Order: sequence, then structure tokens, then C-alpha cells
Amino acid sequence: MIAMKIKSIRTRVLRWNGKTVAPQANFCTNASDALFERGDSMGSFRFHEWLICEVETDNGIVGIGNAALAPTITKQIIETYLAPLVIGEDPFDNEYLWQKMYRRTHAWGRKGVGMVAISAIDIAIWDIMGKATGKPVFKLLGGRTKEQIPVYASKLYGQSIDALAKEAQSYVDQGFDMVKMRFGWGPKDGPAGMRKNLDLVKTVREVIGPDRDLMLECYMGWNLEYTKRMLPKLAEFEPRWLEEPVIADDLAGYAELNNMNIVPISGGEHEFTNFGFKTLLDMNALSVIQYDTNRVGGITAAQKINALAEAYQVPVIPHAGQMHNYHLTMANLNCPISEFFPVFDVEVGNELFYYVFKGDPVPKNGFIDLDDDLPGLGLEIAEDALGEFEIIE
Ligand SMILES: O=C(O)C(=O)C[C@@H](O)CO
Ligand SMILES: [Mg+2]
Repeated sequence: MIAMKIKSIRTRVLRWNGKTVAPQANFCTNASDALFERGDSMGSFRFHEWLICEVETDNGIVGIGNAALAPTITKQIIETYLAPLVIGEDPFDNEYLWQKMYRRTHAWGRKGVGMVAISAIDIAIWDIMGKATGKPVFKLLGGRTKEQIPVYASKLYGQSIDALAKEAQSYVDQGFDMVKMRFGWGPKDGPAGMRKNLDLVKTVREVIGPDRDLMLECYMGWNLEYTKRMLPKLAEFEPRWLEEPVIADDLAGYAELNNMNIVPISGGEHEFTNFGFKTLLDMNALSVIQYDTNRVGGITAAQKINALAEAYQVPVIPHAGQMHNYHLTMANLNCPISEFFPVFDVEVGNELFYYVFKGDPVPKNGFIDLDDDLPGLGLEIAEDALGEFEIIE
């Protein structure tokens, strides 16, 4: 293989201008629910923009990275601070490049948007390494650990009980053995809201039966006291996990809830790097780790978290499907399953990935597979289908 250097980085923000499905009332609990004025509280958690980050080498290989959080700011961070650090460098020095980006931005970049920007470049660098060696990224990370990846259908946002039951049935009919649903009510909604939440869970459990896994998502919309009251009521529905019951900064809250041992607590999609997860693991705060590779520090950071989590015997099930997560799941025995966002009209925006990129695998009977012969991440930018986006270069 000939030596190569990173020549340039191109970033584009894709702002969705196409049709969207408006969220219904009590669509999904979230951190803003605690505020005085709720309004469209899901507003700041809707992802209707995506960042594409293309890293090109001097021998013409283009690695594709991406990010979904605050893309316009992420773009500026990449252009202003990170691109100059990696241009001229060998992409195969990925650990050094990660450390260089991390340490040179350390005063402001360790968590949040700074780490999202590092993630986008790191994912592109792994795509380059795959393309340059002619190997899929998972083969560089440890290779195939499972015949296929079991995936869970993740949607079931707030709606009428009938519609919820119908949607849950549709996943059973498609062959999914695991589903994740959202809650609609939280601490401000009192006992009546609790009952409505329990009705949602009861509905989905009845549709999927006792032999399928049910996951419950709070998206940080509850608090410690409310969750402590809910856990015993939820136990009878035997959820596989209760996800992000409290805000990401309430580490002690996670630890207290998980140590109650009533329902396993999951989280981490708003946590960053191996240092963030070491703290959570030391506190026994999570029974399932859910980093998202395009936030947590890219594939380089995710692989370190995988090693750490394996030693603690805490499974890693990344947030979101998407290739950057699937390759890590395929390459790690301690990543048993993946999330899958069903393909629908644009609502939360999790679906946008399918509009921006081609190549994500389609589940068959609740499983996806990765191609052993497709180099890199196996993604292409859907250039010919980007007409519905405003593109910010
Ligand atoms: O899929 C998840 O785990 C999420 O947190 C998605 C988010 O959009 C809230 O439902
Ligand atoms: Mg989640």
C-alpha cells in the first residue's frame, strides 16, 4: 500500500426542506418538559439537519464521516480548528490524530459539540483506512463476531392507543423480536400521567406478547423521584431496559436507579469518551451503554469504550442504527444487538440518515448484515437525491 496524506476536508450541512410529520401532543418526554413553558418542547431535539464530512487523501480516497448534533457549529469547528490539525497527516495514524484533535481543543472541546466534530473526522478516517486496505471497517476492528446483527425496531412515539397498537403489530409482522417505545408524560403530569404512561406500555406489551423484548425510552424527561415511583409499576411488563430516565448530568441519579435492581437502566447517548463511561461504570450507573459513535468521539473512542465495558461485563448497544454504529457492533462480542429506526417520513429526523446516504442495510426478519467484501463503511452520499435539502457549503 502506498503512503498517503490527508489533503483536504469538505463539510456540508444538509438542511431538510421536504415534507415533515408534525409531532403530536405528548409525543416523547424530554429534558425540556421540566420548564415553565412547554411549547414545542421537542423542538431542540429534532434533527432536521445533517453534517457530511468528507476527508480526502492525496491519492484520491474520500472517507465519509457525519454528525447530526448542531451541524452548523460542528462544521465551523471542523473548518476552523480541526482540519488544520489533520491535513498533511497519515490517516493510518488515527490514534495520534484523535489525541491531537482532543488535546489541542481540550480547553473547550472535551464534551458536546467539540467531540461531535472530532467524531465526524474520525469516522471519515476509518472509512479511508477501510477503503485503502480494501476491507470493511468491521474487519479492521476485530472482524465478524456474529452471523447477523439482531436489530430492534425503535419508534412507537406518542399517539392514540389504537394507533400505537397498530404500529407495534406492524413490527411484529415484519419479524422484529424487539421494539422500543417512548413515554408521553412525566413528573408534571401527576398520577393521571403515570396511568397514561402505564397504558402505553401495557398496550405494546400485549401486542408483542411475553416472548419479545420491550425497551422503554424516557429521553431524559423524568427525574429521580418520579422514576423511583415508576420502576415498581413498570416491573410487571418486564422491560429489557428503561432508557435515559434522568438528564445526562445526573450521574448519581443513574447510579441510584440502576442499583435498585428493579429494571435495568440504560443510557450514555449524551456521554462522551472513555473517561465519561469509566465514571458511569465505576458507579454501576448503567446496565446497558448506548454511546453514539458520531457523538462519543468516533470509532477510535467507541472502540476504547467497548474494551472498558467488556471488562465490566456491561453490554454496549449504540444509540441509532447507521453504519458507524453497525460496524462496531459487528466487531464486538459485547455488542449483542443494534437499534434500527424504521424508514418513515421525516418526523424526529432520525430518519434523515436514509435520505442523505445510500448503503445502510435493510433488516430482514429483524436482522441486518454487513458485506464482508465492501471496503470502508459501505456508505455513499445520495448526491442525486439531495434536492430536498438546502445545502450549506
Ligand atoms: O433512539 C433513541 O434512543 C433516541 O433517544 C432517539 C430520540 O430521537 C428520542 O426518541
Ligand atoms: Mg435514546
